[in-house]
Amino acid sequence: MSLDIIDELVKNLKAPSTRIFKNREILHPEYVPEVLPHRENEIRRLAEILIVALRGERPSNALLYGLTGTGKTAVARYVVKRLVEKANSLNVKLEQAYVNTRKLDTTYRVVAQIASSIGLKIPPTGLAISEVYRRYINALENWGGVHIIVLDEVDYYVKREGDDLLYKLVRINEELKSSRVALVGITNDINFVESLDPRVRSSLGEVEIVFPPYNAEQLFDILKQRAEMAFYPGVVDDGVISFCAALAAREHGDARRALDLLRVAGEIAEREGSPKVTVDHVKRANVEIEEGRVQQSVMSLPLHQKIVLKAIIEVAKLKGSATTGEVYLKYAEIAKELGLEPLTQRRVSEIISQLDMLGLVNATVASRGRHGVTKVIRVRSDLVKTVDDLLKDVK
Ligand SMILES: Nc1ncnc2c1ncn2[C@@H]1O[C@H](COP(=O)(O)OP(=O)(O)OP(=O)(O)O)[C@@H](O)[C@H]1O
Repeated sequence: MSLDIIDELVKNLKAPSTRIFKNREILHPEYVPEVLPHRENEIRRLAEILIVALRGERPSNALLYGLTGTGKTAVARYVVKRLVEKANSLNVKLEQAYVNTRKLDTTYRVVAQIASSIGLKIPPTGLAISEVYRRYINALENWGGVHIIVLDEVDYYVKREGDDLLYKLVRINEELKSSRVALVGITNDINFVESLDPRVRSSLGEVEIVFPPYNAEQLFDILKQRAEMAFYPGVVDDGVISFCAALAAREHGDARRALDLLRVAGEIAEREGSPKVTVDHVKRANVEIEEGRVQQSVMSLPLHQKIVLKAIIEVAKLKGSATTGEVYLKYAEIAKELGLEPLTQRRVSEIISQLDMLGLVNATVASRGRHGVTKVIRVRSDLVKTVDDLLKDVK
C-alpha cells in the first residue's frame, strides 16, 4: 500500500502535469536578487557607512531594524557582498562574516563561524570560548584587513546568551593594531534596542537604519520581479500578483509573507494540475499559511499555556467570549484533572497577555473594578476549530 503512494509521488515528480515553476528557488526567502526594488535609500545609507572599508579604514557599526520581511537581511547581504567583490578587484583586504545568531545556538559556534570566514579552522567543540576568541584576534592581526561581521536576528542571541560577546566585539578594535572590525546588527525587535546595555547600544548603533514596511505597490514590484524569474511565462497574471501584494500589505508590509503566498499558491496550482495560478489559489494559500503559523505557535507553547488556551476555548465555545475569572476557573479545573498544581491567577493573566501577543486570542480590558483589571477574551472564529483540534489531547 505505502509503495503505491511512493510510486504515485515519484511519477508526479518525473512528469508534473502542468508547467508552473521555472525555478521555485527564486521564491525562497534565502534567495537574494541582484536588484532590490524600493530599498535604494537603505542600500545607499549602509553602503555609505561601509565604503571606507575599501580604503582600509574602520567603518562605523550599524544597527538595522524594522519589522519582519522588510528587507534588512537582503540589503545587508547585498551591500556587503558587493563591497567584498569590489575589494577583491581593488586588491583590498576585506572579508565578511554573515551569522544568523538565531540559527547558531551557542556563543562558541557564533565565534567559530566569524573566525572561519577569515580562514581560521576552529574545532566544532572542545576549546574554551576565550581561547576561540583569542585565536580569532591573532588571526585578524596576522591577516591585516577589514572584517565586516553581520549579526542577523541578534536579539535572539542576546536574549539567550546575554550581551557579553557583543560587548567584546564592539570593543575589539581597541585590541587590534593591523586589522579593523565593523559590526552590522539586524533585529526586528525595537524593544531589544532599548534593552541593550547603553555602552553596547551606543557602539553597535553608531548608525541606526530603520526599515519601513512595504506598501502594496512596492510589494507588487518586488513580487513581479521574482515571479518573472520563478514562473513560466503566462502562469501568473498581474491581477494575481496585486492580490498577493494587497494581502501582505494588509498584514504589515512583509515581503517574506508576500513571497510565501505566491509560492504556496503556485504549489496548490501545481498539485491541482491547473495551468495558471489564480486568485482563488492565493486565497487558499493564505489559509494554509495561516493554519501552519497557528499550528506552529500552538504546538510550541509550554504545557500551562496550552491549558490556558484550552480553557479559553472551552468557555468561549459556550458563551462566545470569556472573562479572566472564568478562564481561571476552567484552567484550574483542567489542570487538576491532569494532576497538575494550578498556577496563580496573576500568572494566568500574564499567560493570557502572551497568547494575545501571539495573535491566538484577542483580549480587551473590560473594567478596572475592585478586583483589578478584567479582560474579555475571544478566540478568532476562524481559528477555533484548528486550535481546538490541536489541543484535543493536551496532557
Ligand atoms: N526590496 C526587495 N526586493 C526584492 N526582494 C526583497 C526585498 N525586500 C525583501 N525581499 C525579499 O523578501 C524576503 C524577506 O526579506 P529579508 O529576509 O531581507 O527580511 P528581513 O527584514 O531581514 O526579515 P526578518 O526580520 O524576518 O529576518 C527575502 O526573500 C528577500 O529577498
